Amino acid sequence: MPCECCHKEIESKSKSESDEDQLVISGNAEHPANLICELCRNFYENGWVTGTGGGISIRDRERELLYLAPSGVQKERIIPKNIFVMDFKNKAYIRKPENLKPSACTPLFIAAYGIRNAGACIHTHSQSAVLCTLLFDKVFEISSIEQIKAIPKVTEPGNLWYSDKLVIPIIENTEKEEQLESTLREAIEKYPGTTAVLVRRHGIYVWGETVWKAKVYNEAIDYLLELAIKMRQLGIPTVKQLE
Ligand SMILES: CSCCC(=O)C(=O)COP(=O)(O)O
Ligand SMILES: [Zn+2]
Repeated sequence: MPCECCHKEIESKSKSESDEDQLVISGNAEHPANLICELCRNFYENGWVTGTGGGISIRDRERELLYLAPSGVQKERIIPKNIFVMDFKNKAYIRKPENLKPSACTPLFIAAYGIRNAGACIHTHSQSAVLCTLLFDKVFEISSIEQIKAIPKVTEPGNLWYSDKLVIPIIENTEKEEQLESTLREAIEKYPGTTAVLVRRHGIYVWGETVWKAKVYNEAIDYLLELAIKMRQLGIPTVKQLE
């Protein structure tokens, strides 16, 4: 709409806005901005990102960009225009939607990208993840369950075998999400075979080489966390003794 007093100013603002919008507006369903919205709805339906908790970031390896969900908003209602975009090399924001803050998980996502060369990182407040951090001490462990075969070995190609033991480190929670960065980095370094880190009384971070791998790992791990709670309730050890 034309402005009577400052017509030019409004024209130039809307131009720069539309340039920035091009980074996140796409008809391609596989565009990271569209995927973040789709996956946040999926995670919400699973009860993993309710009440604004949790989030996701996706890396565009070709364009060397990071896409990040905004902070403190209902994650299932995010639209592409709400997505932040960061230059992967210098970590400067090249798209900052007005009136929104980037996810407080950003330094943790960056740790997974930097240390593990991840292509996407997911953070959920899954109740199974939280409960497992109350049932296990330093690490979550489970073995001899078929679903373990969906989890990568990480230190070598291929996935774990049915009878392999899945080990996920547990770090202590902090008052602010971003304060988790140093202990998350330590856990990733200490457990080179892990593709996830649990946060006590808080949730879980899961990453993968691509967004789809991260999604599958997150689903498989959540299945195993939920199963482990039920096994404990029934008095069944989560790690099977080898015969
Ligand atoms: C009730 S959410 C508290 C903050 C949190 O743990 C979280 O995962 C949300 O982070 P974001 O900044 O991405 O909204
Ligand atoms: Zn959180």
